[in-house]
Amino acid sequence: MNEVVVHPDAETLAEAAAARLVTRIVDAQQARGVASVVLTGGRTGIDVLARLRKSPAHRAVDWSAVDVFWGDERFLPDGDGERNETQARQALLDHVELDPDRVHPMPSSDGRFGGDPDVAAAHYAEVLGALAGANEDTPVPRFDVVMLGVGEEGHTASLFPDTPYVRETAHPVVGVRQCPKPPPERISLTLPAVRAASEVWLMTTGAGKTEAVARALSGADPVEIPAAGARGRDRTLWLLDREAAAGL
Ligand SMILES: O=C1O[C@H](COP(=O)(O)O)[C@@H](O)[C@H](O)[C@H]1O
Repeated sequence: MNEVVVHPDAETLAEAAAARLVTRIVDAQQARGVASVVLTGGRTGIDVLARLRKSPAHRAVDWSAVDVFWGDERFLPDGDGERNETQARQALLDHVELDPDRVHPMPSSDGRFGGDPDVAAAHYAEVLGALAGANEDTPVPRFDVVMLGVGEEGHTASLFPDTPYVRETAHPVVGVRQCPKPPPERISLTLPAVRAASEVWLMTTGAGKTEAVARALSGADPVEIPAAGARGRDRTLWLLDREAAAGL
């Protein structure tokens, strides 16, 4: 079942989501000693990280015991300012005491896999598979939380409507080509990999997202509105501002 929380505006949403993330991580660490978090790119996702950095509450987290993954990546050279990894590092990751061995960025286009996003995606699938543990359904870890954005046309991660990638069920990670939103090559978790998570949080703001949110929450086919197919095993939480929620 989808849970929906509507905040007055984008700033309040980002502050509240940052606080929620601290609680989720601390609770997971209390229960298991470690927490696993999947980050998203996009305005809201990066703003959440930036606000978390500024909040004294981030000191409640043992950052050395957080596994960090990404839900999608723009397949660009290492350090490119458009990479979700670069933005997340600037916003938060470079400012907390993470264990570098627990930070798992998706490969860059100038890395050891060359410029082929399929090869890079297969490598990321191997990384996830090696950490999957006893997760039997899907060869990825049972993430404590997957954070996702939602695009105007309903995309989530880098799964765009009516593409082979949103239909993918055999692989947890795909190389995306001819993406309608630049850059054209990306890497993305697939919907089955997202659904292995305990909690999935879809975070979006603004009037441009109203229609996609309304369609996703009224049971659209995920092939048409990929965000409709993102669900957590234990919880699916939509964090919206008033504008994005206006069509509900
Ligand atoms: O390109 C991307 O866009 C989506 C949505 O971003 P937003 O700025 O409209 O919130 C994001 O979820 C994804 O991670 C990113 O690669």
